[in-house]
Amino acid sequence: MMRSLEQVLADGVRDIPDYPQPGVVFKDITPLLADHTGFGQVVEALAAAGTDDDGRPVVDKVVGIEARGFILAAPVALALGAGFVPVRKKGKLPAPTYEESYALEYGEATIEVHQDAFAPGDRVLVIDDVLATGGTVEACLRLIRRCGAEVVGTAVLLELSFLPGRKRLEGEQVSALLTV
Ligand SMILES: O=P(O)(O)OC[C@H]1O[C@H](OP(=O)(O)OP(=O)(O)O)[C@H](O)[C@@H]1O
Ligand SMILES: Nc1ncnc2[nH]cnc12
Repeated sequence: MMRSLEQVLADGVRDIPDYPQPGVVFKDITPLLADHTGFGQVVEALAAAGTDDDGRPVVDKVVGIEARGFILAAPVALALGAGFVPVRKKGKLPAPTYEESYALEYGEATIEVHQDAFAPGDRVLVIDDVLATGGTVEACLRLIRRCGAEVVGTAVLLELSFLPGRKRLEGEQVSALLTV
């Protein structure tokens, strides 16, 4: 029998205390990724953020944020019949890029996108695994807009509600499959 999405997420996301540093509870999605029916259900649920009320795809590109975002965003792009665009950590993309820096729950980072990753006016769905402080998604939205593309929304597997991600992204369309 098919499990509910809620059950799939409960089965597949585990807490790793004090990783990568003391005081952080790391949400590990690797059990979910190893569960092929569950992974499929999650991809389908994330892809729904890129469709209209009749279930028709409304996006041209799906952005995945390195590294865990890639794993989810690539199958979502295929499910929506959209292109995939990688947003990568600084220094990994070969052609001219735009870059944005931001603070993380456990550090600091700079992300980049190719300047020619989007056609003008492309409609874009952003996918990531976890929304924590919101710094990563916020920087990613800035990158997409600098390229002249339109953000349709952001979908994440998991939102950490004890961190200010949603507040930081006020005014943006953000959906989460699970909020803890
Ligand atoms: O909402 P925020 O506070 O910005 O945090 C969320 C981000 O943090 C994690 O990425 P991380 O940089 O640890 O990289 P990884 O995917 O390469 O493991 C996670 O995958 C999100 O992208
Ligand atoms: N607590 C956490 N678990 C997994 N990924 C994260 N990204 C930022 N905070 C995280």
